[in-house]
This record gives sequence, C-alpha cells and structure tokens, in this order.
Amino acid sequence: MRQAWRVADVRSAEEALMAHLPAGTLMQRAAAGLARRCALMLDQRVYGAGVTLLVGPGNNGGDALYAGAMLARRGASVTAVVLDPERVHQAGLKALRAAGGRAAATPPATVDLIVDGIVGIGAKGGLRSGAATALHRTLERRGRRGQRPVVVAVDVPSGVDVDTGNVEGVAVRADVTVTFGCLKPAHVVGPAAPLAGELELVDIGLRPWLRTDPAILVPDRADIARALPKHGPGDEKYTRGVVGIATGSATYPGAAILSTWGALAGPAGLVRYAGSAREAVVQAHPSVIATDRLADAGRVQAWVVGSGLGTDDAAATAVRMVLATSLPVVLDADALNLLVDGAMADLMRGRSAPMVLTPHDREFARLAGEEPGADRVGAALRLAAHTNAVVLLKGDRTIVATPNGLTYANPTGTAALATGGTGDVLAGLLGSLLAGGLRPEVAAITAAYLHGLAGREAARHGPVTAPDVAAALRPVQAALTG
Ligand SMILES: NC(=O)C1=CN([C@@H]2O[C@H](COP(=O)(O)OP(=O)(O)OC[C@H]3O[C@@H](n4cnc5c(N)ncnc54)[C@H](O)[C@@H]3O)[C@@H](O)[C@H]2O)[C@@H](O)CC1
Ligand SMILES: [K+]
Repeated sequence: MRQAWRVADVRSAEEALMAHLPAGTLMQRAAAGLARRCALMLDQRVYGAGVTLLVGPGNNGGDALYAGAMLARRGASVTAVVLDPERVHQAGLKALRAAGGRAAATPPATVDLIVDGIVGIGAKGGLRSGAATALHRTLERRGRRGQRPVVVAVDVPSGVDVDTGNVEGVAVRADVTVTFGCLKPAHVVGPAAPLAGELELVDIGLRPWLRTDPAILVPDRADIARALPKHGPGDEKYTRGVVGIATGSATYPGAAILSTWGALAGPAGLVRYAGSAREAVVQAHPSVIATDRLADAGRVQAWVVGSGLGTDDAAATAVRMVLATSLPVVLDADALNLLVDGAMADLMRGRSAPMVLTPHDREFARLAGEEPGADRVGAALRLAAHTNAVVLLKGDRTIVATPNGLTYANPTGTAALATGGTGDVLAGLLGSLLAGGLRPEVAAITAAYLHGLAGREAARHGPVTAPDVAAALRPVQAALTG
C-alpha cells in the first residue's frame, strides 16, 4: 500500500530528521535523486542536452539548482530561469554557476528538459503570473531534435494545492514528478494527480520520522490480489457468498442487467435479483435467480440497491427494506437520491451493518448539501462520518472514505469509464465483494481498482461501453491473481 502524508506532517518529520544531519544533507539527497531521474529522461544523453530550470524562491528551487549543477558537470547546457532573484536559493545558484551553468531572464532557444522548481510543499494557490509566463514561454521551446521538452516536476507539479490535490489556475503538467521522502495528497487525488505524470519517490531517510498516520492509502496490484477472496475445493456457491441485486425497473432494465453483470464478475457464488426487470435480467444472465419482489428474494449476504430503480414509492420501499436488514448494503444512484429524505438518514444512522454509498459529484451534492469542492478527501470523510457509511466518491481518482477517518485513493481511474452504465457495473461488483466477506472499505477500493483496470483494458479495443467494462472484469482479475 502506498501512503501519502500532508504537508504539516512532512514538515515535522523533516525537522526531526534534519536535527540529526549536517545542514544541507537532505537537499543534496533530493537533488541527487532528481538529477538521476533527469538523466534517465534524457536517455542518459546528458552531454550537450539543453536543460532549463524554472527556479522559484524557496527550497524547491534549491533542489532544482543543485540537480542542475550535477547535470552541468555531466556536460549539459543548464540555464536557470530565476523567477525571484532576491529570494533565490543563493548557495544553489552558486553551485550551478561553479558547475558551468548560467542564470537568465528567459529560456534559451533549445530546451530538451524542463525542471519545474517553481514551488514545492510551500506553495499557496495557483502559479503567479510571472511563473506562469516563464512556464508557457519555456514550453514553447523545442529540443535538439525539434521535439517537445520533457517536463520533470520537483516534489510536486507547481501550481497544485499539495494537501487537497485541487488545482486553481495555471499548474505544471509533468511527465515525471520526482518527490522526496513520501507521497503527498496532490500526487494521488484530485485534478492534481494526473498532472504529476509518472511518480518517482526518492528515499531521503524521512520514513522513520513520519510518526503520524498517512492521510491517504493507495493500493497497488499486490494489495488488491491479496484482498480478493481465494476459493478452494471446499467452497460451494453458498460459502462464497450470495449477493442480492435490487436495481433497475421495467422502464430501466439496462441498469439491472449491468449491475447483475458486475456482481457475476465478483467473488460471490450466487447472484439473486429482485425487481421488475426480472425477465430481462434472466434473459441476459441465465445463472441469476430472479424474483419480482424483494420480500421473496431469499437469503443473501449483501444487497445492492439503487440504480435505475426510480424514486417512486416502490423504490423507497425497496431501499427501506434493504436498510432494515442487518446485512451489508451498497446504495447507488437513485437510492442515494432517496436518502436525502430525513427518515432514511435516521434508518442509516441506526444500522450497525456496513453501508457503502457510491455518489458521483451531483449525487454527493444532493446528499451532503454541498459540492465536494476543493477538498474532495475532506468532503468524503465528512459525509462518511455524517451518514455512518463508507463513501466511494467517484472521480478520475475515486476516493473511499470511512466513518472512522480512513481514506483510500484509487490509482487505476481512466476517462474511458466516463460513459453511461459503468457505475451500475461498479455497484454490482462491490456488492459481490461485500457478499464475499470483504470489509466495506476494502470491498469499495477493490471494486474501484478492478473497475478502473477493466476500463483501461476495454479502452485498448476502442471506445468503451459499460458491457465492455463488465466483460473485462474477469480477465483483469485473472491477470491480477494468475
Ligand atoms: N524541508 C526539507 O527538509 C526539504 C525540502 N526540500 C524541498 O523544499 C521544498 C519546500 O521548500 P520551501 O519550504 O522553501 O517552499 P517552496 O519552495 O515550495 O516555496 C517557497 C516560496 O514560494 C512562494 N510561493 C508560494 N506559492 C507560490 C505560487 N503559487 N507561485 C509562486 N510562488 C509561490 C512563497 O513565497 C513560498 O514561501 C520541498 O517541496 C522540496 O522540494 C527538499 O530539498 C528535501 C528536503
Ligand atoms: K515543483
């Protein structure tokens, strides 16, 4: 599991570590890691390469200057565009000059590599106008072979809000971000996350000094493979868990078919369907046991309720019945809209069995009374605490927040999933994982991860539809656990 810490925690850890080291050691470690990655981005053809450093007023600029000095010593032509000459890291600038680099007001004609040392964890707000102008001007330059310059961000892409991953105004879009000591929230959540490009974490010895809990957990393939239930020869359909699906309607049978499809792709041994799309579901998925009424559904270990259900009295009854059980429940789409009703909220608060809400931004706003806003993690945590449910807030980097303050971010998101019906597939899969016995937050992040992988897999073959995503769920799990 990768972990991200907030700026205040990074600062405390850095202070504690620095007290044990000669001055400047950390910056040297950071710069060495940064220079190594820059050389890699130049295919090790450092000699004669045009490197432009965008240098802000703080230590982030210092990192860039020292790394620039290391590259200059290897024969690169290094130019520092210093944005605030009065506050520039003087020792760093001296080191760059001593190594043969130079400072200039504007970028040179040839730029193979841009090092973004404008701001790091000391940043406030989007890039200021001088920095934005220098950035745009440098981005217009071309490299030795006429190619677009590669952009390496120091610590974080400048212009992002480091603690929330929000982006207001101009920010750097990096090919690679070389970060130090630990990941920060902007690397893994919000619109900032994709701006970081590929992440490289340089060990500067900080980890043992990070004494607080990380703000965000990010699973990798191994975590997800471990979380998935393993089936053995002793298993049969009931021991693997039975998931109940109460979604869709005669008017919207598609939602029922898709959520059932998602459920069939999960670990549960049996899928039951209850609702007015019964005939369509059985036709699409003959292995599903279907009834018209929820009361006749039979035993299940988890329920999925919501999508395509509508918001009429019958839908409200279905949500109430499911909430009245002592089983884990996924509440999706229409069910979320029904929850806005105060009586439903009381029902939820009274439950001890797990619940997972799966809102997108508009559903979130209706439920919480406000948009997720700039701090998506904070907003998801507040809604989770308020509803006593795990909240899976959909987005490019889907967030899973628990009532007791844990946050996960999904790294596999893809724009390919932004198409009708994929949410239904996700809800079904999530229900299947709950029925399979996973803790709700683990089920939620696992579902988001697999769903993202399936979206990416489906996108390899052209434009993606929800059935493509559902169909890709099994192969991506096989590849993961195989
Ligand atoms: N503290 C440490 O021990 C280490 C820090 N390192 C580097 O130091 C960085 C933090 O350095 P600083 O604390 O000096 O802070 P920064 O270098 O991030 O920012 C410094 C200054 O930039 C200005 N600024 C803020 N927002 C701006 C904006 N939007 N546009 C333009 N200017 C803005 C402010 O005047 C601020 O004080 C880290 O990100 C990392 O790169 C590394 O050298 C590793 C060790
Ligand atoms: K930066």
